[in-house]
Formats: sequence, structure tokens, C-alpha cells
Amino acid sequence: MSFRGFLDDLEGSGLMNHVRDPVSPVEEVTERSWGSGPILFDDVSGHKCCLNILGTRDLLARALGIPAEDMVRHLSQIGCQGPVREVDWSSFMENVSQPDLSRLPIMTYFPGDGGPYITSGVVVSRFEDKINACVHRLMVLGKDRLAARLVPGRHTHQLYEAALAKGKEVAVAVAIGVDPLVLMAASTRVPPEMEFCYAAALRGSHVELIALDNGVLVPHAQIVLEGYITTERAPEGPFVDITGTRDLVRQEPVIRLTRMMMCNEPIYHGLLPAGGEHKMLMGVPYEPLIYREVSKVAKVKDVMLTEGGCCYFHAVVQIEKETEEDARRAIDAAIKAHRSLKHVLVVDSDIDIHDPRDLEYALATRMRGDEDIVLYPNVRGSTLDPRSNEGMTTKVGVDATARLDRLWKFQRLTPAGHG
Ligand SMILES: C=C(C)CCOP(=O)(O)O
Ligand SMILES: [Mn+2]
Repeated sequence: MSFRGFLDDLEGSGLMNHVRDPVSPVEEVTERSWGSGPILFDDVSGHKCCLNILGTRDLLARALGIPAEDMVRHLSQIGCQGPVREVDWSSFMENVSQPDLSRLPIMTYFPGDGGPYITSGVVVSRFEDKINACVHRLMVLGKDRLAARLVPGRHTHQLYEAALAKGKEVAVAVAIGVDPLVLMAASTRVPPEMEFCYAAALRGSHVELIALDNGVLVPHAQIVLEGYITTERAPEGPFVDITGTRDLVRQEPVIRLTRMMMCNEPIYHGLLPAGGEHKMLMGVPYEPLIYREVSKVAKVKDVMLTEGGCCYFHAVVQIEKETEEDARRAIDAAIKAHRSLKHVLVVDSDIDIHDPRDLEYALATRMRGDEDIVLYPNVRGSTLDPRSNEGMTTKVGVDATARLDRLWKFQRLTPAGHG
């Protein structure tokens, strides 16, 4: 389904909210769209903008065409082998101009942000015939320059380092307003260069790519910015990221834009930092990765990154334990699958992982602090964790499963749910 096709689907299903009066891109879009569900603004600096279109599990599942409850298992079984083909036309070619970001309704989301931020752009990079597609936050520095937060160790940063070592630039393109499944694929940790093949697998059909002058291949989009990741760096931030707290200001690479392209009457896709869509796209794609890794060592039933854990730091893994060691193995597997994970809770299949009270019940009745907690001191977690030291932290795994040698002690006789 295309970007506009998905918006039409939301409209046709009565799920799209509308704001017809003019709204400022500076903080007002945040005020009007926070918690609103899918929303279409008719006039943000004279442009149509949409936000929250993938803000819930149901919306993400809708884009995938499956029930929300099947999403993790469905995604855990999908490989990265979908078909990709190059085409020579896309509607974003209808309007080609010199770059001028002031002509776009790029939002400044929160007071104190370092500037307006592009937050939904799929950043496609290419250096020496290696490519990557990922969503990076991009802070506007001027009409044709952006500062890109590139996390060391991630694929785009690897291309950037390779180019830097040779004093070269990385060809890049930013695609805004793309097929929701392309956006989801670009938000998923897949093997190098496999994002568009994975997107095609998610779609169950071809992903079409269009070659730009700088050699980068981009998907269909409402807006495409073409340019280069330069060797120049600039302060990036502050930015309110997935925790709803401000991330640090760092010296980050500068993207110099060379061309701006957009379809007639483009709809700009805004992505609310720390909003539901941010959590669905940045966190949920790790659930199938955890599910797949845990399935190698235990009988996994479900996995969820909890809302309270920003859909990023805390995983609940539900297993059917066959040996006492299964829970510890599941903890190790989850931590291996999602490098930014901080805490893992393993529970039995009679615990409702979507009910925080049931999770607490498992902690209260099936965990002992001196036997069931495993620590992973001084390991790389998330740079977004305010409690970490630029990502370095201690991770914790908790086994809150019933003991197999005395299951009768843990059997719940009361009706499901908490009376
Ligand atoms: C959005 C960002 C900055 C990605 C954070 O990456 P991590 O430090 O690996 O969790
Ligand atoms: Mn990648």
C-alpha cells in the first residue's frame, strides 16, 4: 500500500482526524496531535501534514494487513527476500528545485529543541556501492543543511566512517512520506543492505526504487531531498527522543542538500518524538527479532516491549518453560537480539503480558531477588537512556516463572484477571 493509499484507507475507515484551521509548525502541531490518533492538518505553513498514522499496534497491524495479536509471530517468520525493482519515474519528480527547507512544514516539536527536525525521513545512504536505509533524526541547520544523528556502530555510521577515512562524502537521500511498510522496514535492524528486500517481503509485493543523480536509489515518496553526508560536523540537539527526555547535544555529521523534489500538493509526514508512532516504529520491530532469538533456546509464546519501558528498554518474554534453565536462556537470547534492551522479564504462559498488574503478580509470586535476577554489568545499552553513561549501563534479567518442581504452589485457582 502506498503512503497516500494508507491515508485514504484511514480516511475511508473513519480513523483520520482533521484540523482545518492554520497551525504553526513550531510546537503547535505537537500540542494539537499529541494522543490524537491519525491526524491530517490542512494548513501547516500552507502545507498538508499527517501524524500518528502508525501510532498504535492496531494501526501497524493494519498496514501489515494482519490482526495485531498475530503481529510478532507473523513478523518473526518473514525473511528479507522480497523483490525490488528499479523504475524510472515517481511522482516526486513532478517538482524539482534547489533545496530550500524553509519551504517545507518541518516541525519544531518541543520548547528547547535545537531546531526543526525531520523525524519520519527514510535516509538512504550509498558509499562505494554499499547502501543503507534507516530512519535518522535530522535537525535543520539552514535551507540546504541538516545535522544527522548517526549512532556509532549502526550501518549508516559505518558508511560514514568508511568515507571519512578516505576524505570522501556519502551520497544520501531523505525520503519523506513513504509506504508505511517501507518506513517500518527502514526502522528494523536487518542484515546490511536488506531493508528494501525486507520491505518487499512485508508487502508481499515489489518495492520500486528510483535512481537519483547522486546514485542513490529511493522508494516512492511525497518529498525527496538529495545530497551528501559531508565531512563537516555541527552541534545536533537538544532533541526530545523516545523517552520523552532530552537527548544530549553532540557533534554530528552535516548533510548538504543538492536537490529537493516533491509531488504536486505533497502531504508532509510528521512523526511525534516519544509519541505512539515513534514507539511503534523504533521499538516494535525488535519484538520479532527477540521472538526469533528466544525460539532457538526455549518454547516462546509471545514477546512485548512494554509501553512503560518506552517500547524500547523493557521486554517481556512469555515462554512455556520445559527446563528450569529456559528462563535464563531466554533472557540471554533477548539481550542478544536487541542491543539497546535494558531489562528483560520472563513469565509463564498463564500471565497476561498485556496487563501490567499481571506482570507485577508474576514478580510478586514467582521471583526471589537472590535467585532469579541476573545482572549484566558495564554493557552497551541505549544512548537514549538518561541513566546510562552514553549507552553504557548494567542490564537486568528477571526470571518470574513458576518452579517446575513445585508447580502446584503457583497454580492460580482464581478466575482470569484481577478482581
Ligand atoms: C534514535 C536514536 C538516537 C537511536 C538510539 O540508538 P541506541 O543508542 O543504539 O539505542
Ligand atoms: Mn541497515
